[in-house]
Amino acid sequence: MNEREIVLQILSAVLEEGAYSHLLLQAVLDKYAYLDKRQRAFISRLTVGVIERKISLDYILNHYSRTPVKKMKPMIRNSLRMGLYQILYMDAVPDSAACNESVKLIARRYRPLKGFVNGLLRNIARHRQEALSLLKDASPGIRYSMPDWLMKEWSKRFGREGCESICKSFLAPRKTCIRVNLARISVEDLIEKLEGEGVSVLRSEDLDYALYISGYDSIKKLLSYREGLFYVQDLSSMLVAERAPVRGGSRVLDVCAAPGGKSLHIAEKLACMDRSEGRVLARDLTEDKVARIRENIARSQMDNISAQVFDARVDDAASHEAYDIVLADLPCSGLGVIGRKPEIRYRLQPKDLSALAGLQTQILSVVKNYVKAQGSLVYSTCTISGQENEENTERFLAENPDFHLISQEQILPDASGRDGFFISVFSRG
Ligand SMILES: C[S@@+](CC[C@H](N)C(=O)[O-])C[C@H]1O[C@@H](n2cnc3c(N)ncnc32)[C@H](O)[C@@H]1O
Repeated sequence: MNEREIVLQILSAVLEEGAYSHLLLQAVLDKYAYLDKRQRAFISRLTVGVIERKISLDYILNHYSRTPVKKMKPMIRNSLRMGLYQILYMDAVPDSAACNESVKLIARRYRPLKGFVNGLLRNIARHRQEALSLLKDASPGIRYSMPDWLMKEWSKRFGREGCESICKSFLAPRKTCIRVNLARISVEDLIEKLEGEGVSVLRSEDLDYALYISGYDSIKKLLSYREGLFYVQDLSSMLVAERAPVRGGSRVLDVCAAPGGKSLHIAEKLACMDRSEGRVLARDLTEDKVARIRENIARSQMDNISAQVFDARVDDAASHEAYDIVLADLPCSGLGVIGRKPEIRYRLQPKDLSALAGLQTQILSVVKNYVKAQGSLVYSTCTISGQENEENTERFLAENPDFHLISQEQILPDASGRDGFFISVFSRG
């Protein structure tokens, strides 16, 4: 398979069958490990680019085609989207190559449609500037490839400018952010090791143990990764463990922990403290999810953390008032991480936000019981919806007078490529 055939397969699975692009891309790049760095970068860029610009691309295609995109066969529309993305956004690909390769993609199955695909793409390539102006004059939802209901929701909540800057941030290039495992290595030593492995490293200005890395082929091939000396984690997500009042000896329960980023972060913090008897119990719903936590624990070589299958909706009487910190990093709509999971914007419907807010309320009402007197409950999501964040926080406080709010912050996705996150910290008693 060549690179474009791989992209077409991923796009069909994501845009037509509901698969997740980040998981599929990772699986494909692992499977075709022989591809070189340039080919891997091309596959990632074209896949993510088409998904994140789908509404904009369809708008242009609909303008120039007599057959609406919706009525096209999935393979035809996805090949056209790929060709158009290369014409509009990938300067290094000549227009003729973008057109020819899209035609080749469909030739075996839809020979009679070769002329249609070729003619449409070549026509748009000839009118590239006109097509870009059409987009410039289109509504913000079309320009930023964002469904109208989300644009309305965000304009109401963050104002028109706030909404546009959120949309822009999702299209900004993303850097890989890692958290140094301070229980195992110092920041300086890890930088030296990574640079020795040919990786470029930039220090974050916000957190001294957060680094941005680039120039590597595959993270999993790096020795420092395999040795568990760092964990790939967004800067906003690192703030959850920063806000949790972790002290030497703390007993911590993470009720929705897979794949284990925040649990491990807290375990590493505990290990760096004077008293070493602090422990983390990381739970999640299924065996598969817990297996992922265990893999990460094993790689990190931390021995103050264990993992267990447990449904957070079910009351666990043995855990009542047993923990200094309960972390509830709950399933959410994920609107803050659209920059990394671009298809989220097309999957969600307004009713999903209320359903998720209901699930979060339900889980909080169970897991609050595990907090000791004077202990803390940390509630976090990777979303920017008011229902799931501030409204849930308010409801929790109204229903649980024995808890009070220590802090609450809505972190918005920004131009540096940071995810959107929400964190509120409650104290009991
Ligand atoms: C936002 S993710 C957690 C991310 C994790 N805290 C980290 O930092 O790596 C939410 C997790 O909740 C889990 N989950 C969903 N419903 C659950 C339930 N009823 N009980 C326990 N875990 C659940 C999902 O499997 C998912 O892994």
